[in-house]
Amino acid sequence: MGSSDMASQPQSDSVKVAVNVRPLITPELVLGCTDCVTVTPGEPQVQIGPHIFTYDHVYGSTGSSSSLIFEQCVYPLIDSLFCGYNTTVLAYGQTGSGKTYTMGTNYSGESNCGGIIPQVMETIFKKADAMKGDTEFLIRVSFIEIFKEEVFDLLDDPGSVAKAAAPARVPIQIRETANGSITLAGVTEAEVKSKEEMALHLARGSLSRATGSTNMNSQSSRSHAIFTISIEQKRTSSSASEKSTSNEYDILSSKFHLVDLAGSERAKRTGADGLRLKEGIHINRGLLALGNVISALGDEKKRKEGAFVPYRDSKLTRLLQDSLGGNSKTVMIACISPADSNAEETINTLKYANRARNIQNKAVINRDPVTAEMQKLRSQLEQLQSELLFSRSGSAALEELQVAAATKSLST
Ligand SMILES: Nc1ncnc2c1ncn2[C@@H]1O[C@H](COP(=O)(O)OP(=O)(O)OP(=O)(O)O)[C@@H](O)[C@H]1O
Repeated sequence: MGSSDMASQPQSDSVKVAVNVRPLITPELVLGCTDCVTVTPGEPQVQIGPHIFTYDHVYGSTGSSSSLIFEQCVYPLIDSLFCGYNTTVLAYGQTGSGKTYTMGTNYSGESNCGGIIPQVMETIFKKADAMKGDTEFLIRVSFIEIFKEEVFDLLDDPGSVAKAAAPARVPIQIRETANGSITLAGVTEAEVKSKEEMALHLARGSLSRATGSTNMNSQSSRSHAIFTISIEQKRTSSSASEKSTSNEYDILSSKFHLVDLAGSERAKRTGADGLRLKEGIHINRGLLALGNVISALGDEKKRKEGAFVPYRDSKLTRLLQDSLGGNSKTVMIACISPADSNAEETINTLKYANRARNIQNKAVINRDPVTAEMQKLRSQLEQLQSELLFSRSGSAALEELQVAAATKSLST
């Protein structure tokens, strides 16, 4: 999505991929499913049948505890966010594999469910508080869903009108700016001053998100959801030592996209018909487009040949253009079920996740274009001043030498 003018050199960074294996859940146990996924002890490696895959991290089962996902995968992204980089966490996997659970998208604010989003919110406000002595912050959130190939604003509240009586929602248009960044026309960007306020927007948006019951998940997300936290930071310190640093007028604008995708599904297994079936077709179409983008970006041969990346094939891939192969530091969390009945889908998820590790992003610090220009002019001015000083001291030294030589010749 949108990025400001870029003043610094891009950092080439591969997409980090973690796998989260959830435990067998009651419906699977009732059906007598067995665990078919093995995690190699002490290694970020997953084995399923004859297939072995290696990732940056593996959580759950006999891998690291899932409670470490935040600390190891997400906390470093928050550090980058405060340095001015765009960041993304993307949860991917088949329906019922634990994406919403892992992301904490359904966090209601009552208790900390340990999901990623609640911890991100808490950490951002802790960090901003610690820096408020010399930095001003403007923090905003937006929350959108892609439902049946249309983008909807989940924070565009129709008021107290009951859902059934509410007017039909109007989709948001995707726009591309002159520098190629993607924006959403008229999306609500709510300013928030506390973690609680932010959590309220998340809870309100989650309630509006399209969910439905299928045979595979009683609370299945029927849309792709993107919760975005935007941070604008401006240094306010006026102490003499700070004044001399070149960053004193910096305004950094960075975005954290937290993406909870709808899961891939098979109509036969979800038992979907009618509306649910149509939703499932749209979900799978968006995920297929995402798979093609990952494939084009993650296949080294295709990348070297400069293969076309089909971002425009779906709204999902257009909105994730920066997160995959663009201006963002990105972590993908592939969620899998260990049940033998899901083995085929699990192998598919693991294959995609493995390919995503080869994606190279180009993250840059996002500076406000005016301040970035000002900073460039200031450093040019400083360079010219030092050149001028140097040439002055050079001619003064020459004069001194001439005087010294003249004095010497006079004295001999
Ligand atoms: N790590 C976990 N520990 C215990 N239960 C879990 C875990 N992860 C997921 N679950 C349970 O599994 C079920 C499905 O999880 P969830 O709704 O997060 O899946 P999903 O991938 O978001 O599915 P969909 O794509 O259909 O929305 C839920 O009942 C959830 O509570």
